[in-house]
Amino acid sequence: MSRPRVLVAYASRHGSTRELAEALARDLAESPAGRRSGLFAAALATESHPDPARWDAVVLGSAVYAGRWLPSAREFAVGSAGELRRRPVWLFSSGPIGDPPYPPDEPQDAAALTALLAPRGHRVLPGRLDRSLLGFAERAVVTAMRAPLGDSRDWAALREWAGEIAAALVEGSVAVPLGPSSGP
Ligand SMILES: Cc1cc2nc3c(=O)[nH]c(=O)nc-3n(C[C@H](O)[C@H](O)[C@H](O)COP(=O)(O)O)c2cc1C
Repeated sequence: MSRPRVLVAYASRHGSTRELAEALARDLAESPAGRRSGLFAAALATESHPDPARWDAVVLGSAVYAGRWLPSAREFAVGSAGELRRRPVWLFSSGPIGDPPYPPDEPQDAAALTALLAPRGHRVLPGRLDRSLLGFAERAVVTAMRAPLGDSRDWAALREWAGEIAAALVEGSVAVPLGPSSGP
């Protein structure tokens, strides 16, 4: 795929997943395959209802709260499933903190979203839990669960993943599904 246009669609409550999505968009364009091909990527909030039909590939991710993706990301996935299934899609869930990562479980939505969108991959990316950004109820939950605090985001691993996605798109190692009107 030459000059691929990649949408990084994200849902974030306290900004950490937005920063991951913005870094991913930059890393996609600046990766070796991205530079070679003139890849263009942009990070847009799912709340702004981006149109996947305008993009060659989509990376879709959400912060995870109480085991679930945020509603706007789930609504985007379901509402745009038809368009998303016609192009290469990768998913990420951002949440766990610390080493070993807490919580260790896959988000509840991962299996259903994988079945719905047939993504090329799903990554669980470490997140950030900053007490000063949380509301009263969130603080109570975090305290009750004795959740670890801090910024566990792994920017080097993110860059590496971006390189893999860009290479897969540019070098065609990803099989792009054919639409109903394609074919001989
Ligand atoms: C009340 C609350 C519940 C959370 N539940 C989960 C969870 O079930 N699984 C998880 O991986 N992370 C959980 N987290 C951690 C967040 O997903 C993490 O802080 C994430 O980086 C926040 O992203 P955001 O800043 O984009 O909203 C929870 C955080 C809070 C405050």
